[in-house]
Amino acid sequence: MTLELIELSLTAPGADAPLFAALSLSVEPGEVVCVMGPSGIGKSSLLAHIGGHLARGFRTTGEVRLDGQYVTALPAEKRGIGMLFQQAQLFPHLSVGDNLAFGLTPKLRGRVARREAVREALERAGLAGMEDRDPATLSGGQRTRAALMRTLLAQPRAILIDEPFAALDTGLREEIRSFVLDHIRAREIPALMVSHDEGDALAAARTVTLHG
Ligand SMILES: Nc1ncnc2c1ncn2[C@@H]1O[C@H](COP(=O)(O)OP(=O)(O)OP(=O)(O)O)[C@@H](O)[C@H]1O
Repeated sequence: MTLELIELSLTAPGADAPLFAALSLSVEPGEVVCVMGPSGIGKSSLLAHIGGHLARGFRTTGEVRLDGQYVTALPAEKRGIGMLFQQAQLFPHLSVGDNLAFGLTPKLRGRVARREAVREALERAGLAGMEDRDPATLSGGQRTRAALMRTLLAQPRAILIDEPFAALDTGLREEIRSFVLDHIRAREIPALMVSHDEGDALAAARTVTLHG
C-alpha cells in the first residue's frame, strides 16, 4: 500500500487562510514519515482529515489516495486507516482480550480463529496470557503495545500516529517506539507519525515539516 497526499490543505472553521502550505507527499509501504511543525499549524487536523474524522466546519482542498484509490469521499470506517494516539485508549469496560477482538477484521471468521488471532497478537506484544486483564491494570507501555495490536488486527491499509510515546519516560519510549515502528515496517504499512520529539524524527525514514 502507498499513501499519497496530493496538494492537501485545510482551513479551520472561521479562518480565512489555510493552516499550512498545500502538502503533497507519497508514503511508501512500510515507510514511517514523521510530521513536524509548530503548535497549531494543523498536524492533528491533518491526521484527522486523512482518517475521516475532521471536525465539521473545516474546509479542505486536495486528495488522499491509498494505492491509487481516492479515499477522501469515503466515510472513516470504509477507509481502512488505523489510528494510534497518545493516550492509547483501550475501552475501560472491556478486558484486554476483548479490546483486541474489537479491532479484528470482520474478514476473519470463526470464534476459534478469532480467539487464536488475539492470543497470538498478545504474545507478540509481550502480553501473553493477559486476555482477561482489566486495561487499568496495565502499565503505560503495555497499553500502547495492546493498542497497537488492536490497530494491526484490523489489517489497516495505512496507520496514523499522533504522539503516542510522549507520555512514556525516556527508556521505555525508545523500546516502545522500536516495537511499534518495527511492526509497521514488517507489515509494509505506510505510516504518518506526528511528533515534537527529536528521537521520533530520527527513528522515522524521513521528516516533513508543515509551515504556513
Ligand atoms: N474543532 C475545531 N474547531 C475549530 N478550530 C479547530 C478545531 N480543531 C482544531 N482547530 C484549530 O485548527 C488549528 C490546528 O490545530 P491542530 O490541533 O491540528 O494543530 P497541531 O499542529 O496538531 O497543534 P499541536 O502541536 O499543539 O498539537 C488550531 O488553530 C486550532 O485552534
